[in-house]
Amino acid sequence: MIFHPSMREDVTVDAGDGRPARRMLVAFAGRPVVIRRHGRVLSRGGESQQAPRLEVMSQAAPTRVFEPARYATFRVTGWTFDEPSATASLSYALDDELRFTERIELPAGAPPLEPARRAALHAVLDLLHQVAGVSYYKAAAPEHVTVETGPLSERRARLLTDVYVQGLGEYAYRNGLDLASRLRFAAGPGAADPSPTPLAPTGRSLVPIGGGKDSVVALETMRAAGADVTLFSVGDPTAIGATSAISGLERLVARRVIDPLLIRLNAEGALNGHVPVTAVVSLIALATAVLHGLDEVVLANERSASQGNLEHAGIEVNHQWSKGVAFERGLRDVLAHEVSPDLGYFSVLRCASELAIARAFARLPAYHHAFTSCNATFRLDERRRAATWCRDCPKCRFVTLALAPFLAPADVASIFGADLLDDPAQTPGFLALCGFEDHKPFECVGEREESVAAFRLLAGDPRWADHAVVRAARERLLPAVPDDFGDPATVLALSGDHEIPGRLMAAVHARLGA
Ligand SMILES: CC(=O)N[C@H]1[C@@H](OP(=O)(O)OP(=O)(O)OC[C@H]2O[C@@H](n3ccc(=O)[nH]c3=O)[C@H](O)[C@@H]2O)O[C@H](CO)[C@@H](O)[C@@H]1O[C@H](C)C(=O)N[C@@H](C)C(=O)N[C@@H](CCC(=O)O)C(=O)O
Ligand SMILES: Nc1ncnc2c1ncn2[C@@H]1O[C@H](COP(=O)(O)OP(=O)(O)OP(=O)(O)O)[C@@H](O)[C@H]1O
Repeated sequence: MIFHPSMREDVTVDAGDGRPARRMLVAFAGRPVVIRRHGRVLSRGGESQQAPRLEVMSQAAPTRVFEPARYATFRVTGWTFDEPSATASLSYALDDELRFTERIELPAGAPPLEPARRAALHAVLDLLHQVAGVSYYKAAAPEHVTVETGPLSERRARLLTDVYVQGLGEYAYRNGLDLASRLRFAAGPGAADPSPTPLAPTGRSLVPIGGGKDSVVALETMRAAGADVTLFSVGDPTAIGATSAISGLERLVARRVIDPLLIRLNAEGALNGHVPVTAVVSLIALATAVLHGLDEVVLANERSASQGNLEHAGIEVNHQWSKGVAFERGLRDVLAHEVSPDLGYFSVLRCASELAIARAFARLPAYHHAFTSCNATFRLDERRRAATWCRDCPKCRFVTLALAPFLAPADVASIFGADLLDDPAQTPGFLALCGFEDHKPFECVGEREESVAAFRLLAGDPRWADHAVVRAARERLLPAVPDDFGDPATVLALSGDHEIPGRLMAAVHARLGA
């Protein structure tokens, strides 16, 4: 049987004792099948590894096949907001044929909306509607895009074109598409900038929490600066709940329900791939801030997020594009001119490398056994969600590498449940983070310079120097790297290229400096 890339199907597997095990959703991504059971890889490439008798016993053929090329236009059709339930419905269509609705449930318990906040909220929801369309556009990537809710300003059209072209850069690369030369949101005709709404300040900051180390450092930086902080999350994965609980701060929780039709189309062969999810999360956070009366949304996006992975079809492909400074500035521009001059949006960690953030996180031991940065723990479908670090992905390796210079080996092993830096089988994966064999992995990992800097620190640290991966880096990697590449002092220094308000800079330097 030939599987279309991205196809997903139900399969039944033999658990190894002769009885069919529970049915599982398995991805056939043009690669060998990977079957996971209880978070452990049991079989690769159809050949069992850790469980010799595991085999695929039956496969349900898809009943329909989705043909992306059939669709000419992606339509951004309309949105509604139900105030009593604080629920937004965002609607889209592919031609006249397929209709999607995504539901966003904003946190309950907001005070009654007065007219200025209602106007600003509607302006944010309008932008959220346009941005969140990327998930549905990507199913077919048609030639044309139309926004049916009103003409776009030049500024807005530019931001949306960037969100779809740059934000879908990795998706385009993986699917062999050239979006840059054909996908463009058109401005006007006759569009004037919508007038921004002044909002009375409340002195409150909303800090989104992703469950990883960065948002913990962001919230503690804001707290140290004396800010009145409320936390925020989309969904409630375990690590988000656990890190928030340790902070002792109140958290507002929004829910996002992707149209199930999209998930079904994925199984039938729709185009699929990474989306600029931080852009969507940011706009849900901004809508929450306006609804609940907060002044600003404070992200935890690092300097390294602006570095791309590779070049493709004339653009730099960056897995983390919507965490980068270009998106931050584009969104700030639209907010200031079209939503409200009083609604703040910035990353309080923008001046820092991942290595500097890891050093700051190492000094916050209360959170060490609550956070998780491994993406496998954040899947929407709880049945496919890993319980904790998978210990075998670029993100698990990068976070290990970034924390290790600032912690003892036993402390690192107790966080991850294993000493990955002493496992020779992990050596290629760790060296790949330095980017000398291939491009930087498509994950939220730091700059190549940061990984080299971490290896330089570990190679000179007697606690770590003889660990298998560090030894390999000392013998094979570091001699081949120019002396001035990955200098730890340079990598750890804070940069001036950021949008952090001056009132926070003393706290930023205190937490992220040496
Ligand atoms: C958790 C994760 O890493 N998911 C990526 C994975 O998706 P997967 O199919 O394994 O699971 P789900 O996330 O549950 O998604 C199911 C399907 O739903 C569609 N979908 C999901 C979210 C969305 O916003 N739009 C959607 O259309 C999609 O069709 C899914 O198949 O692989 C996907 C393909 O590469 C990735 O796109 C999934 O990434 C999520 C959107 C996600 O939330 N990822 C963050 C953990 C993440 O990668 N954050 C970045 C920030 C990058 C940025 O620019 O914002 C980072 O940490 O680097
Ligand atoms: N589900 C979510 N709800 C709210 N904010 C989120 C969510 N997921 C990510 N974010 C926010 O998006 C930004 C980028 O997420 P990212 O995953 O890099 O951060 P993190 O989880 O704190 O750190 P790490 O890089 O260690 O995983 C951060 O500001 C984070 O707080």
